[in-house]
Amino acid sequence: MTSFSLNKVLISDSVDPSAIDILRQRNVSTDVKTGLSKEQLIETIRDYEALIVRSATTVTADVIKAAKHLKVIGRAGVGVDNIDVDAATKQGVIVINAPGGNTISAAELTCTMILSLSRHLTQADSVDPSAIDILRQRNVSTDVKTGLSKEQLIETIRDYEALIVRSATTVTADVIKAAKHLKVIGRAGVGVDNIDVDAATKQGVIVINAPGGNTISAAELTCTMILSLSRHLTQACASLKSGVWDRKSFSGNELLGKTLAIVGLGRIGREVATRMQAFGMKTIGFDPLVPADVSKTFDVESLPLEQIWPQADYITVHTPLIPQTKNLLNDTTLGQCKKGVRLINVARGGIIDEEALLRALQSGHVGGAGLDVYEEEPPKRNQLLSHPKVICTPHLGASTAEAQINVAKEIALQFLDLIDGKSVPGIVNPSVLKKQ
Ligand SMILES: O=C(O)[C@H](O)COP(=O)(O)O
Repeated sequence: MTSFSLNKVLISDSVDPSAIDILRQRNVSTDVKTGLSKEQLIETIRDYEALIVRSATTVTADVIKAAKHLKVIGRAGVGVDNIDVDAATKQGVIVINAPGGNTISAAELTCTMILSLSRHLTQADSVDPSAIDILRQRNVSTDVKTGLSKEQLIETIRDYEALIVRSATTVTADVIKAAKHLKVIGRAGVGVDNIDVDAATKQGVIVINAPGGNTISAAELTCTMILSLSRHLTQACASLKSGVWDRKSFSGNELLGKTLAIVGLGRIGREVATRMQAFGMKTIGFDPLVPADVSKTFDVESLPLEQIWPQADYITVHTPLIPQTKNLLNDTTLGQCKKGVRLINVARGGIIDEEALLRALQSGHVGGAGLDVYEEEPPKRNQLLSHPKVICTPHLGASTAEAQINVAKEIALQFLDLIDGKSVPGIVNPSVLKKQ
């Protein structure tokens, strides 16, 4: 292999400073001149022996011809379609690229796109028709009435023995009191915080949920958020759609080697862990109900919360909203986190204190947040949602075709099991059955 000396290198695109450091440490004089027009590049290149570019600089035959001293063109990246390699070859100029350096970033962005494309809104608060089919096949008369006001629900519910809801219908004590014939409320989903379970229990009404049906969808949306935060996907997309070609502002970080903290290691937390491990993330976590030897089986290192905060690059929460988890991420705990930490909440609004989050985003301590759920839904804190480092979706964790079929079937089949006197896995208030 021929060896040669290089005395003057021009870098004409924004290339990481580590290239300059390496060259300067070997006393190679290196200048950075970005944003040159073709004419300026032709003028500038005359004195240089080497040129380093990314894809923004087009190295045409004219440029190469003008570069009388040029020995090598280095492409800090893979594609050399912006370099006239034939012209370089004819002039004896070597062209080299960096074939492996951005493999992980490109692969991760592809996965981010795949995940982002998979998440569109299905119909809000409507339950998949498979539930109706299952019930009607057993001659259970089933009506669908969505979008009812509280008063309309109170009026309507009087005649019914069972009610199926998602999270948009709030089943208050008034509603339950009015429902004289009500025997069972089915939540086609997991969280029952929109149902007054105490009032239901007092009135002998069974509440059941569909604990497993939307696990994968919630986990996948969490992964979508993590990936989108790492690559500024939604912001870059909005910027380009507005007509701006800005590559600099949206440079991201690889997930490989970063630490993901998962607070809540139930069904969803575990699925998130195994998926993000595939990206080479280290997974740590906390769940008072999951012992360390159990979390080890899915490669999550169990740690106390005070050790989690300073280690995590990303924190995702997968707990219910209960007194112990309300405002778990607050001014104090956020203050213990690494600068630039990114937070994801696809679980329940209120686990992250929204005001504290906004303050931490404004100060730059928190580097980004992916939010699907809010203290109040629809959310009123527009300052938080409109913060440039926040990506947000309107409670879409379970809004996939698959999850909706799963939860609808899970609820309808549990209704049939109740009719048949069988036990059901999703019963939220088992004490009601004991009374009967
Ligand atoms: O608790 C749940 O199951 C999720 O938050 C999904 O709620 P949804 O059924 O209203 O989409």
